[in-house]
Amino acid sequence: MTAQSSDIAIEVRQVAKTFGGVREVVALKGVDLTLKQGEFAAVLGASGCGKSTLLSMLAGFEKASSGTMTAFGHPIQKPDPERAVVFQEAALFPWLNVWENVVFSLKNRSIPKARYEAKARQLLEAVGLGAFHHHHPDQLSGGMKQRVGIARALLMEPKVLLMDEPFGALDAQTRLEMQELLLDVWGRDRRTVMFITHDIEEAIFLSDVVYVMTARPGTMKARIEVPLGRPRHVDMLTTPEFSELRREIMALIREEVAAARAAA
Ligand SMILES: Nc1ncnc2c1ncn2[C@@H]1O[C@H](COP(=O)(O)OP(=O)(O)OP(=O)(O)O)[C@@H](O)[C@H]1O
Repeated sequence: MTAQSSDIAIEVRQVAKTFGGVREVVALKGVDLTLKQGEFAAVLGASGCGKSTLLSMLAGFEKASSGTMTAFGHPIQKPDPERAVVFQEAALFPWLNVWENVVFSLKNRSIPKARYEAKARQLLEAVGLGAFHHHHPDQLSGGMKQRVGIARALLMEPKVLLMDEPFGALDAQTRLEMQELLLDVWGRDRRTVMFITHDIEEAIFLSDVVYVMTARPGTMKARIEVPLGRPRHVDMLTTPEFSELRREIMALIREEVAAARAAA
């Protein structure tokens, strides 16, 4: 089924990215990607295939060398609050407490407190940090810092959340908790999400659709719809359906890792 243009959040057409320098690097070539509004899409691919480069271009931090990228029908040319980014490290200000970190951007833009206070409280509650407003980052675990980062991004009410391996630095148990928390928070208003990860299970568990990239120069190798219902439960990780999908995606990625090794 093709999406109506009004349903489309992000559209990437034939995008290429070459980094100049002493040795030119063709990071991406002929990338096509469509994210429908409210869709949760994961992007998987071998290390160095250009996942972060793609996300960075969608955030407006980097320009494409060729091709087009649009968000809600308009060209992506620079960062915009409609597209929030969550990185592997939450990059919190160490001298500010949790509350101050979460509201920093809005306060900085002189937005009156009355406009965001209730929402900020609700988000901190939703990410399990209702009792930690006055804690400073050095008093928080890695998972708690990431929750602050997620609350901070969502407070901007972005239409699109761009997440670059947000749970990559967390231990397995915390990671699973964060995945469930993200699904819970996402399920409340279903913003469009692009989620980069190296973890096949994480990609399947969270997403409506999984994109698998080729080795560098990265392009889309496969688009796989995840046939699991929502809400998702950890029990789904052990179903035959889940295992079959994991096997299929693992085989696609292995081909690309082998191609990358051969090219090196
Ligand atoms: N600013 C830059 N200048 C030059 N080359 C770059 C730059 N940023 C990325 N690259 C190169 O582009 C390629 C893609 O990098 P990118 O970080 O997007 O890959 P990735 O798929 O996110 O990797 P990983 O999974 O290891 O994080 C790599 O070869 C990288 O070295």
